[in-house]
Parts: sequence; C-alpha cells; structure tokens
Amino acid sequence: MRIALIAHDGKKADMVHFLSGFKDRLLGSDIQLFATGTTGSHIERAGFNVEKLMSGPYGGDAQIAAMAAQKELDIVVFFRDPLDKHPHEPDVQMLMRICDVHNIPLATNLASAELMFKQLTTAQ
Ligand SMILES: O=C(CO)COP(=O)(O)O
Repeated sequence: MRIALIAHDGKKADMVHFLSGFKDRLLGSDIQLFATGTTGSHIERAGFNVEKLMSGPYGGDAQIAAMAAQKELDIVVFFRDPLDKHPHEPDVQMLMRICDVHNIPLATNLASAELMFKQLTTAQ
C-alpha cells in the first residue's frame, strides 16, 4: 500500500496531528508513505518514515501526479488550504484531476482522510 501525503502550509500541523492518531497502526505495517518536500519534513520529525519528493511549488505536486498516473499510488491525502492562494494552483488542480482520471481515492480534508484511514487500518 502506497500513500501520498501533501499539505499546504496552513494545514501541515493538521497533517501531523492526523497521522499521529494512526501512528501505532502505520508503524510496522506494509504502508509506504510519500510526501511533497516540506510536508515530508514535518512528517519525518513526527517519527514516520516517508519518502520525500520535491517541494510542492517546485514540482512535488507534479511528481505525485505522475506517480498516480503510473498507478504507483493507492491513496492520496491532500490537505489543501482553501483560504490561501498558491502560486502553483495549476499543479494542484492537475494532481486532483489525475486522481479522478485514474480513480485513485483522494482525501482533501481531515474528515474524509479519517474515514479512509479507519477503513484502511481495520482492513489490514
Ligand atoms: O505545495 C504543496 C501542495 O500544493 C505542498 O508542498 P510542500 O509539502 O513542499 O510544502
């Protein structure tokens, strides 16, 4: 199981808090985590193993989208900040579109990510 994690700056704390709630079930499982650069650094500091890609505005969102298009991801969790502007908004839209094109589960907020992870970690 391969999961990509991405959070805009205003949502990075939420991402770490969210993952910490599933820490016991994630550590030692066969779940591999991938993240955009800065999100990945936050996740790493919280004690998770995560493969970091480029920072989002520098191509990280596009790298995640490419992985999704190549069927290398099972789930994408993308905590977008709807109250902030992003210079790489086209990349953000592209990533979400690619997930829809390839029918990859995409959680863009905490409530949906929690539902997904509860299902995932009880199914394991
Ligand atoms: O910009 C992002 C998502 O669009 C996230 O990138 P970082 O994790 O590098 O901040």
